[in-house]
Amino acid sequence: MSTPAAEHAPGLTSADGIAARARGLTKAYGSGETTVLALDSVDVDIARGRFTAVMGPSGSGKSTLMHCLAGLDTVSAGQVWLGDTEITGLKDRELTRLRRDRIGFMFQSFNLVPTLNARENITLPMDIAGRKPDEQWLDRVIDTLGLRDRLGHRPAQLSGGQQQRVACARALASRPELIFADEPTGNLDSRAGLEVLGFLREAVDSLQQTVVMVTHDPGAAAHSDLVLFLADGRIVDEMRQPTAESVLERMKRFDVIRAPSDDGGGDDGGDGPAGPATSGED
Ligand SMILES: Nc1ncnc2c1ncn2[C@@H]1O[C@H](COP(=O)(O)OP(=O)(O)OP(=O)(O)O)[C@@H](O)[C@H]1O
Repeated sequence: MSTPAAEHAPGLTSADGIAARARGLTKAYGSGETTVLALDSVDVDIARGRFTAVMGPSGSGKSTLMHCLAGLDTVSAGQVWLGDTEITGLKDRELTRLRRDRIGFMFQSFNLVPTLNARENITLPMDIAGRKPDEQWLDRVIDTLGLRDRLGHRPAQLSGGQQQRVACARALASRPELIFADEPTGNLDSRAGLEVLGFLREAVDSLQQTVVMVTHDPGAAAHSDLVLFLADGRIVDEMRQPTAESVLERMKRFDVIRAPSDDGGGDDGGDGPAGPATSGED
Protein backbone atom coordinates (compact mmCIF):
# COMPACT_ATOMS: atom_id res chain seq x y z
CA MET A 1 0.00 0.00 0.00
CA SER A 2 1.13 3.52 -0.64
CA THR A 3 0.83 5.88 2.21
CA PRO A 4 2.00 9.36 2.91
CA ALA A 5 2.33 8.39 6.55
CA ALA A 6 5.71 7.28 7.78
CA GLU A 7 4.75 3.66 8.31
CA HIS A 8 8.06 2.31 7.13
CA ALA A 9 11.26 3.48 8.61
CA PRO A 10 13.80 4.66 6.06
CA GLY A 11 16.49 2.22 5.22
CA LEU A 12 14.35 -0.90 5.05
CA THR A 13 15.04 -3.04 2.02
CA SER A 14 12.97 -2.84 -1.13
CA ALA A 15 11.50 -6.21 -0.16
CA ASP A 16 9.13 -4.22 2.01
CA GLY A 17 7.12 -3.41 -1.09
CA ILE A 18 8.07 0.22 -1.37
CA ALA A 19 9.29 1.30 -4.79
CA ALA A 20 10.20 4.84 -3.80
CA ARG A 21 10.21 6.77 -0.59
CA ALA A 22 10.77 10.33 0.52
CA ARG A 23 11.32 11.69 3.99
CA GLY A 24 11.29 15.38 4.82
CA LEU A 25 11.44 16.16 1.11
CA THR A 26 11.72 19.90 0.77
CA LYS A 27 12.23 21.92 -2.37
CA ALA A 28 12.61 25.68 -2.44
CA TYR A 29 13.03 27.72 -5.59
CA GLY A 30 14.78 31.07 -5.52
CA SER A 31 16.17 32.72 -2.43
CA GLY A 32 15.45 35.49 0.04
CA GLU A 33 12.09 37.16 -0.24
CA THR A 34 11.33 35.51 -3.55
CA THR A 35 11.70 31.96 -2.21
CA VAL A 36 8.91 29.62 -3.24
CA LEU A 37 8.52 26.53 -1.08
CA ALA A 38 7.34 24.06 -3.72
CA LEU A 39 7.59 21.05 -1.38
CA ASP A 40 7.38 21.38 2.37
CA SER A 41 8.82 18.38 4.21
CA VAL A 42 6.93 15.67 2.34
CA ASP A 43 6.94 12.07 3.60
CA VAL A 44 5.67 9.57 1.08
CA ASP A 45 5.90 5.87 0.29
CA ILE A 46 5.11 4.69 -3.23
CA ALA A 47 3.88 1.10 -3.10
CA ARG A 48 5.39 -1.38 -5.50
CA GLY A 49 3.02 -2.88 -8.05
CA ARG A 50 0.42 -0.16 -7.53
CA PHE A 51 -0.93 2.74 -9.53
CA THR A 52 -0.64 6.00 -7.58
CA ALA A 53 -2.08 9.29 -8.81
CA VAL A 54 -0.94 12.70 -7.62
CA MET A 55 -3.48 15.51 -7.72
CA GLY A 56 -3.80 19.02 -6.35
CA PRO A 57 -4.41 22.60 -7.40
CA SER A 58 -2.16 24.31 -9.88
CA GLY A 59 1.14 25.20 -8.23
CA SER A 60 0.65 22.72 -5.37
CA GLY A 61 3.92 20.94 -6.16
CA LYS A 62 2.84 17.88 -8.16
CA SER A 63 5.47 18.16 -10.89
CA THR A 64 8.14 19.12 -8.39
CA LEU A 65 7.34 16.02 -6.33
CA MET A 66 7.56 13.84 -9.40
CA HIS A 67 10.81 15.42 -10.54
CA CYS A 68 12.42 15.03 -7.11
CA LEU A 69 11.27 11.41 -6.74
CA ALA A 70 12.60 10.65 -10.23
CA GLY A 71 15.95 12.30 -9.67
CA LEU A 72 15.22 14.89 -12.34
CA ASP A 73 15.62 17.72 -9.87
CA THR A 74 17.76 18.28 -6.79
CA VAL A 75 16.17 18.64 -3.37
CA SER A 76 16.73 21.44 -0.85
CA ALA A 77 16.41 19.13 2.15
CA GLY A 78 15.31 15.62 2.98
CA GLN A 79 15.99 12.24 1.43
CA VAL A 80 14.64 10.21 -1.47
CA TRP A 81 15.13 6.50 -2.10
CA LEU A 82 14.46 4.45 -5.18
CA GLY A 83 14.16 0.95 -3.77
CA ASP A 84 17.21 0.62 -1.53
CA THR A 85 19.17 3.34 -3.26
CA GLU A 86 19.26 6.77 -1.72
CA ILE A 87 19.24 9.05 -4.74
CA THR A 88 19.68 12.29 -2.87
CA GLY A 89 23.38 12.89 -2.91
CA LEU A 90 24.10 10.89 -6.06
CA LYS A 91 26.35 12.56 -8.60
CA ASP A 92 24.85 13.69 -11.93
CA ARG A 93 26.32 10.78 -13.85
CA GLU A 94 25.06 8.23 -11.34
CA LEU A 95 21.63 9.85 -11.42
CA THR A 96 21.55 9.76 -15.21
CA ARG A 97 22.37 6.06 -15.17
CA LEU A 98 19.81 5.34 -12.46
CA ARG A 99 17.08 7.16 -14.39
CA ARG A 100 18.01 5.37 -17.57
CA ASP A 101 18.20 1.90 -16.04
CA ARG A 102 15.53 1.95 -13.36
CA ILE A 103 12.87 4.51 -14.22
CA GLY A 104 10.46 4.87 -17.14
CA PHE A 105 8.96 8.22 -18.14
CA MET A 106 5.82 9.27 -19.97
CA PHE A 107 5.04 12.90 -20.65
CA GLN A 108 2.11 14.88 -22.01
CA SER A 109 4.00 15.40 -25.25
CA PHE A 110 4.91 11.93 -26.35
CA ASN A 111 8.57 12.79 -27.05
CA LEU A 112 8.98 10.26 -29.83
CA VAL A 113 11.74 10.58 -32.41
CA PRO A 114 9.97 11.35 -35.72
CA THR A 115 12.50 9.57 -37.94
CA LEU A 116 12.35 6.28 -36.02
CA ASN A 117 9.56 3.75 -36.32
CA ALA A 118 7.54 2.59 -33.33
CA ARG A 119 9.77 -0.34 -32.51
CA GLU A 120 12.93 1.75 -32.76
CA ASN A 121 11.38 4.39 -30.51
CA ILE A 122 10.43 1.76 -27.97
CA THR A 123 13.94 0.34 -27.72
CA LEU A 124 15.80 3.65 -28.12
CA PRO A 125 16.64 4.18 -24.41
CA MET A 126 18.03 0.66 -24.22
CA ASP A 127 19.93 1.11 -27.47
CA ILE A 128 21.50 4.27 -26.09
CA ALA A 129 22.41 2.42 -22.90
CA GLY A 130 23.91 -0.39 -24.98
CA ARG A 131 21.53 -2.91 -23.46
CA LYS A 132 19.79 -5.69 -25.28
CA PRO A 133 16.05 -5.76 -24.74
CA ASP A 134 14.58 -8.83 -23.10
CA GLU A 135 12.67 -10.00 -26.18
CA GLN A 136 10.11 -12.00 -24.23
CA TRP A 137 9.27 -9.04 -22.05
CA LEU A 138 9.19 -6.72 -25.05
CA ASP A 139 6.76 -9.05 -26.79
CA ARG A 140 4.47 -9.00 -23.78
CA VAL A 141 4.60 -5.20 -23.60
CA ILE A 142 3.91 -4.83 -27.32
CA ASP A 143 0.98 -7.23 -27.19
CA THR A 144 -0.42 -5.78 -23.98
CA LEU A 145 -0.40 -2.35 -25.62
CA GLY A 146 -1.79 -3.67 -28.89
CA LEU A 147 1.11 -2.33 -30.95
CA ARG A 148 2.08 -5.46 -32.84
CA ASP A 149 0.78 -4.26 -36.22
CA ARG A 150 2.12 -0.73 -35.81
CA LEU A 151 5.77 -1.45 -35.10
CA GLY A 152 7.00 -0.36 -38.53
CA HIS A 153 5.10 2.94 -38.48
CA ARG A 154 6.74 6.27 -37.77
CA PRO A 155 5.05 8.62 -35.23
CA ALA A 156 3.47 10.76 -37.99
CA GLN A 157 1.73 7.64 -39.27
CA LEU A 158 0.16 6.95 -35.86
CA SER A 159 -2.78 8.55 -34.05
CA GLY A 160 -2.15 10.50 -30.85
CA GLY A 161 -3.38 7.59 -28.77
CA GLN A 162 -1.14 5.17 -30.62
CA GLN A 163 1.84 7.51 -30.17
CA GLN A 164 1.20 7.65 -26.44
CA ARG A 165 0.95 3.85 -26.40
CA VAL A 166 4.39 3.75 -28.04
CA ALA A 167 5.65 6.14 -25.36
CA CYS A 168 4.10 3.83 -22.75
CA ALA A 169 5.84 0.81 -24.31
CA ARG A 170 9.11 2.75 -24.32
CA ALA A 171 8.67 3.50 -20.61
CA LEU A 172 7.97 -0.20 -19.94
CA ALA A 173 10.58 -1.68 -22.26
CA SER A 174 13.42 -1.89 -19.78
CA ARG A 175 11.09 -3.25 -17.08
CA PRO A 176 11.78 -0.28 -14.83
CA GLU A 177 11.19 -0.27 -11.09
CA LEU A 178 8.97 2.76 -11.43
CA ILE A 179 7.14 4.58 -14.20
CA PHE A 180 6.43 8.28 -13.84
CA ALA A 181 3.69 9.66 -16.05
CA ASP A 182 3.17 13.44 -16.14
CA GLU A 183 -0.29 14.23 -17.56
CA PRO A 184 -0.03 11.31 -20.00
CA THR A 185 -3.54 11.94 -21.33
CA GLY A 186 -3.23 15.72 -21.52
CA ASN A 187 -2.84 15.79 -25.30
CA LEU A 188 -5.37 13.09 -26.12
CA ASP A 189 -9.08 13.15 -26.81
CA SER A 190 -11.13 11.41 -24.16
CA ARG A 191 -11.37 8.09 -25.98
CA ALA A 192 -7.63 7.84 -26.64
CA GLY A 193 -6.98 9.06 -23.11
CA LEU A 194 -9.16 6.32 -21.66
CA GLU A 195 -7.35 3.77 -23.76
CA VAL A 196 -3.93 4.87 -22.49
CA LEU A 197 -5.18 4.85 -18.89
CA GLY A 198 -6.48 1.33 -19.48
CA PHE A 199 -3.03 0.30 -20.67
CA LEU A 200 -1.32 1.86 -17.66
CA ARG A 201 -3.78 -0.05 -15.47
CA GLU A 202 -2.92 -3.19 -17.43
CA ALA A 203 0.79 -2.54 -16.93
CA VAL A 204 0.16 -2.59 -13.18
CA ASP A 205 -2.30 -5.49 -13.09
CA SER A 206 -0.81 -7.82 -15.69
CA LEU A 207 2.84 -6.80 -15.82
CA GLN A 208 3.21 -5.93 -12.10
CA GLN A 209 4.65 -2.52 -12.89
CA THR A 210 4.57 0.47 -10.53
CA VAL A 211 3.10 3.69 -11.88
CA VAL A 212 2.99 7.21 -10.46
CA MET A 213 0.87 9.60 -12.49
CA VAL A 214 0.45 13.35 -12.10
CA THR A 215 -2.92 14.49 -13.43
CA HIS A 216 -5.49 17.26 -13.27
CA ASP A 217 -8.24 14.95 -14.44
CA PRO A 218 -10.41 13.23 -11.79
CA GLY A 219 -11.46 10.69 -14.43
CA ALA A 220 -7.81 9.77 -15.01
CA ALA A 221 -7.10 9.58 -11.29
CA ALA A 222 -10.02 7.16 -10.95
CA HIS A 223 -7.92 4.54 -12.75
CA SER A 224 -5.40 4.54 -9.91
CA ASP A 225 -5.37 2.57 -6.67
CA LEU A 226 -4.56 5.56 -4.52
CA VAL A 227 -4.75 9.32 -5.02
CA LEU A 228 -2.39 11.58 -3.09
CA PHE A 229 -3.64 15.16 -2.79
CA LEU A 230 -1.08 17.93 -2.61
CA ALA A 231 -1.74 21.49 -1.48
CA ASP A 232 0.90 24.13 -0.92
CA GLY A 233 3.72 21.64 -1.12
CA ARG A 234 2.27 19.16 1.37
CA ILE A 235 0.38 15.91 1.07
CA VAL A 236 -2.88 16.83 2.75
CA ASP A 237 -5.07 13.86 1.93
CA GLU A 238 -5.21 10.48 0.24
CA MET A 239 -8.01 8.43 -1.27
CA ARG A 240 -8.10 4.70 -1.94
CA GLN A 241 -10.26 3.15 -4.63
CA PRO A 242 -11.07 6.55 -6.08
CA THR A 243 -13.94 7.26 -8.43
CA ALA A 244 -14.11 10.26 -10.76
CA GLU A 245 -16.96 11.63 -8.62
CA SER A 246 -15.20 11.22 -5.27
CA VAL A 247 -12.00 12.79 -6.61
CA LEU A 248 -13.93 15.67 -8.15
CA GLU A 249 -15.72 16.30 -4.87
CA ARG A 250 -12.40 16.33 -3.01
CA MET A 251 -10.86 18.72 -5.54
CA LYS A 252 -13.81 21.11 -5.20
CA ARG A 253 -12.91 21.60 -1.55
CA PHE A 254 -9.54 23.00 -2.64
CA ASP A 255 -11.34 25.57 -4.80
CA VAL A 256 -13.42 26.71 -1.86
CA ILE A 257 -10.38 27.02 0.37
CA ARG A 258 -8.30 28.76 -2.25
CA ALA A 259 -10.84 31.33 -3.39
CA PRO A 260 -12.65 32.58 -0.30
CA SER A 261 -13.32 35.97 -1.85
CA ASP A 262 -14.78 34.54 -5.05
CA ASP A 263 -18.53 34.93 -5.10
CA GLY A 264 -18.97 32.37 -7.82
CA GLY A 265 -18.41 29.07 -6.23
CA GLY A 266 -20.01 26.88 -3.64
CA ASP A 267 -20.34 27.14 0.09
CA ASP A 268 -17.69 28.21 2.50
CA GLY A 269 -16.70 24.75 3.62
CA GLY A 270 -13.99 24.79 6.20
CA ASP A 271 -12.87 21.19 6.25
CA GLY A 272 -10.27 21.29 3.53
CA PRO A 273 -6.57 20.72 3.77
CA ALA A 274 -4.59 22.04 6.65
CA GLY A 275 -2.72 25.27 6.28
CA PRO A 276 -3.34 28.47 4.39
CA ALA A 277 -3.53 28.45 0.62
CA THR A 278 -0.64 30.70 -0.13
CA SER A 279 0.72 29.60 -3.45
CA GLY A 280 -0.50 31.36 -6.52
CA GLU A 281 -1.35 30.10 -9.94
CA ASP A 282 1.98 31.10 -11.42
N1 LIG B 1 11.97 26.39 -11.81
C1 LIG B 1 11.18 27.05 -10.94
N2 LIG B 1 11.56 28.24 -10.46
C2 LIG B 1 10.80 28.90 -9.55
N3 LIG B 1 9.64 28.43 -9.07
C3 LIG B 1 9.20 27.25 -9.51
C4 LIG B 1 9.95 26.50 -10.47
N4 LIG B 1 9.27 25.34 -10.72
C5 LIG B 1 8.15 25.38 -9.96
N5 LIG B 1 8.11 26.52 -9.24
C6 LIG B 1 7.07 26.92 -8.28
O1 LIG B 1 6.90 25.84 -7.37
C7 LIG B 1 5.51 25.65 -7.07
C8 LIG B 1 5.11 24.22 -7.43
O2 LIG B 1 5.20 24.07 -8.85
P1 LIG B 1 4.79 22.72 -9.60
O3 LIG B 1 5.06 22.91 -11.03
O4 LIG B 1 5.43 21.58 -8.90
O5 LIG B 1 3.23 22.67 -9.32
P2 LIG B 1 2.12 21.75 -10.01
O6 LIG B 1 1.24 21.30 -8.91
O7 LIG B 1 2.77 20.71 -10.83
O8 LIG B 1 1.39 22.83 -10.91
P3 LIG B 1 0.54 22.65 -12.27
O9 LIG B 1 -0.65 21.81 -11.91
O10 LIG B 1 0.14 24.06 -12.59
O11 LIG B 1 1.44 22.02 -13.28
C9 LIG B 1 4.77 26.72 -7.85
O12 LIG B 1 4.51 27.81 -6.99
C10 LIG B 1 5.72 27.10 -8.94
O13 LIG B 1 5.54 28.44 -9.34
